[in-house]
Amino acid sequence: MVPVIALVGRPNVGKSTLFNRLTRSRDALVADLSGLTRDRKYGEGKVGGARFIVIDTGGISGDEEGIDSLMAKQSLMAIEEADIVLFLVDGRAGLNPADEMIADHLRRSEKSCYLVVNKTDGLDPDVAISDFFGLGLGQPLPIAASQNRSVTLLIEEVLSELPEQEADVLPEEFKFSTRIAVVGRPNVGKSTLVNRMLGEDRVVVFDQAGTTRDSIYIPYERDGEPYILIDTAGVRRRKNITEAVEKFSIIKTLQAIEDANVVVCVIDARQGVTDQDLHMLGFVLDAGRSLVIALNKWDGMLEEQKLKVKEQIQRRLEFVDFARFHFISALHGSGVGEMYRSVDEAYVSAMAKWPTNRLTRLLEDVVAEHQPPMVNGRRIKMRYAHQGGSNPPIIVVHGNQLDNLPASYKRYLQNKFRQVLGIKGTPVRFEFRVGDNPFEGRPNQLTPRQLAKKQRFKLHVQDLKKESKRKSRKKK
Ligand SMILES: Nc1nc2c(ncn2[C@@H]2O[C@H](COP(=O)(O)OP(=O)(O)OP(=O)(O)O)[C@@H](O)[C@H]2O)c(=O)[nH]1
Ligand SMILES: Nc1nc2c(ncn2[C@@H]2O[C@H](COP(=O)(O)OP(=O)(O)OP(=O)(O)O)[C@@H](O)[C@H]2O)c(=O)[nH]1
Repeated sequence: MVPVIALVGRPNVGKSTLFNRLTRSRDALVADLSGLTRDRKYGEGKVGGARFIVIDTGGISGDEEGIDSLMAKQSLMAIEEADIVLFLVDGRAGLNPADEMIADHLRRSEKSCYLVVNKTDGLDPDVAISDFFGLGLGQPLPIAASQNRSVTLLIEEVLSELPEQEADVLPEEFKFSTRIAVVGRPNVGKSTLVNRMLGEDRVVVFDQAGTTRDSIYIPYERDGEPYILIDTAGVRRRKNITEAVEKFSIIKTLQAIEDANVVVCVIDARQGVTDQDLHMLGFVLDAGRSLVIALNKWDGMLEEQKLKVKEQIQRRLEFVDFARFHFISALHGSGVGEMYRSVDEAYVSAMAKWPTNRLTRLLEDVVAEHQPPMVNGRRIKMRYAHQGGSNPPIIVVHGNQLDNLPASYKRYLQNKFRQVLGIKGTPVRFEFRVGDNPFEGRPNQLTPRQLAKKQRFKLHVQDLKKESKRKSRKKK
């Protein structure tokens, strides 16, 4: 599962600034799923090649007294669910009594927690952090979120200390399975659907495939094809369907989406499409996952109700019109077999590989059919296209003046590529790069200067850690 990083700290220390630095999407998913407070934000983070989920916990006000009221319940829950907690303090304001209360709580929790001193720009980092050793949370790490200073290094450092992921220890034959996440609001019928998907005649579930019964990964075969169901609902751990194991967890849902190839988003047709459904779909789209939408509980609905839902889909779900919609009854099993066909189709599209010459030829054809506009008397030129990734497919286009390419032309490109390459059920991303060399500007390639800087920071952190270990030994 992708790791979850929670940002905690009192107001104004720079949590939102750091959050915005770390998340790709400018509009964070503001969680009002399952009635959580609106001020807690979730986002998909990406630094270098690593992906993670960031939560800006908000909710901690320094004005209240006592740790219970100080840390709103939501923040505590976020800390519980996170793999890593970044506790932010303000290097300019210095130590504050509220910091001590938060630190006190974090010290008692078992979480892997890092003390991050923000706003150290223009300060001597060693002086800025000196105030905070007393919090007893180990080595304070200096950053300046608004300047983007040491932010990447910080994240790389904390992620590198996480233990191995469960997915990495799955047996070899399941490494290339279609990974399916079934997500949706509480009570829409996820568990019923998961049981139905696993309980089909043609399905063989492997209990002995190297995963424990507690594993959230359920490997199985259907018609000889390997699949893995990501079981966030704890279906397998329940003795029967009605026994709820865990309450709805938005973090688990987001992790499952990140972890999947294909997301089956379950919507309760009887309730219609709700705002919460839209939020969840928005996250699937941001994550670039392929998508199948299941309108569940279609059994026993009146004709006029059905019409109303279909009309609502057209109106509210246009932004995910690349996905296939299925009207199903998880309870009776109707429509589930066809849904598998869409899952397979979406997987194939999400993982497809196209050679550079095919994409470049297609680009030439598309441009010949409809030229991009002139800008400042010069025509926008597109020269090469190559594939920059899969799940979601990324098409990288190289040319001149691409910054000026109008949105309508981008849509045209996108539609044409979808149509000709037969891409179904997955979002497609286009990246535009100026310059002729198709291999220029690849991600993950650090310049020598960046490499040196990274090395220096690592050494710095190592030194600081040694120092704090030495100090704590001395204390004992
Ligand atoms: N000098 C400096 N200012 C910063 C830095 N990071 C954030 N700030 C400023 O600190 C102020 C508060 O930042 P926010 O990101 O809103 O803080 P927050 O912790 O999210 O605050 P709440 O939303 O109230 O919880 C803003 O004016 C930021 O511009 C930094 O690295 N250096
Ligand atoms: N009529 C009808 N009821 C259904 C269908 N699918 C599920 N239900 C019922 O809806 C209720 C909720 O189903 P669950 O499968 O527990 O829903 P869930 O999404 O897993 O719920 P949480 O575990 O709370 O997130 C149960 O009473 C199911 O019997 C369906 O296709 N038709």
